[in-house]
Amino acid sequence: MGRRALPKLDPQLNLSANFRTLEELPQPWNPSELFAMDAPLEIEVGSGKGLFLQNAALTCPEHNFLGIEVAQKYARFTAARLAKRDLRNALAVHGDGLRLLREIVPDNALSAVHVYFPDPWWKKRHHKRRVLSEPFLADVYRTLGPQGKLHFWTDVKAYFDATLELIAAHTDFEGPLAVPEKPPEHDLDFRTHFERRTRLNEDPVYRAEFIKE
Ligand SMILES: C[S@@+](CC[C@H](N)C(=O)[O-])C[C@H]1O[C@@H](n2cnc3c(N)ncnc32)[C@H](O)[C@@H]1O
Repeated sequence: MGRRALPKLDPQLNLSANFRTLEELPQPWNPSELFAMDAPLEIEVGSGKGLFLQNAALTCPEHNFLGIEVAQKYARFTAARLAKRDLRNALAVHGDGLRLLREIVPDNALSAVHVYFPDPWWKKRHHKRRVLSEPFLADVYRTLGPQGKLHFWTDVKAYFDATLELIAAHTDFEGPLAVPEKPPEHDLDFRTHFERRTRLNEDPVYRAEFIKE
């Protein structure tokens, strides 16, 4: 992200309940080792500074949330904001979200996958670096349980349209279902930091939700 420097983390903060690397995740997969309670699991790929994880964990305490982020400093920053609030149903993981789904998460294990404002990789020759590719979407479909949801938001219309075409051509998802925009009730009442930035700039946000039948 082209972004401001992050504030320094409090070295006294204990991140042990809220931070793992991809390599530290249990194999074979066992989320009971990661969270305080067994609950439906939602994964966010590219969790950035963790606003979604924080808000989701607070407003939906009956679910567990795992955010995976390839930039270590963002993953640790997210873990710190979760630890400060003592959120035991949310975990920040440092690593590649594509590998997490491809190599670690088994079939039908998730209740939702969230991808918000993925890096657009504008040049055509770089499109293969996009997170939302055909193999990743196949893994999303495979790892979601029945009625599991994929949430995808972006500010890049061309990426949005191309992804909707991929989903229609290569998966059996029901959708896209429309997602209404809601007015924020306070300064951090946005799905993610990138949604906040886009909305404050008065640029459009494209949102879609898909359900595995
Ligand atoms: C444009 S930012 C959006 C962050 C956040 N979702 C938001 O909306 O504020 C995209 C994020 O995805 C992360 N990312 C890119 N590829 C990834 C991957 N394969 N696995 C995990 N994170 C990834 C980047 O490091 C970056 O933090």
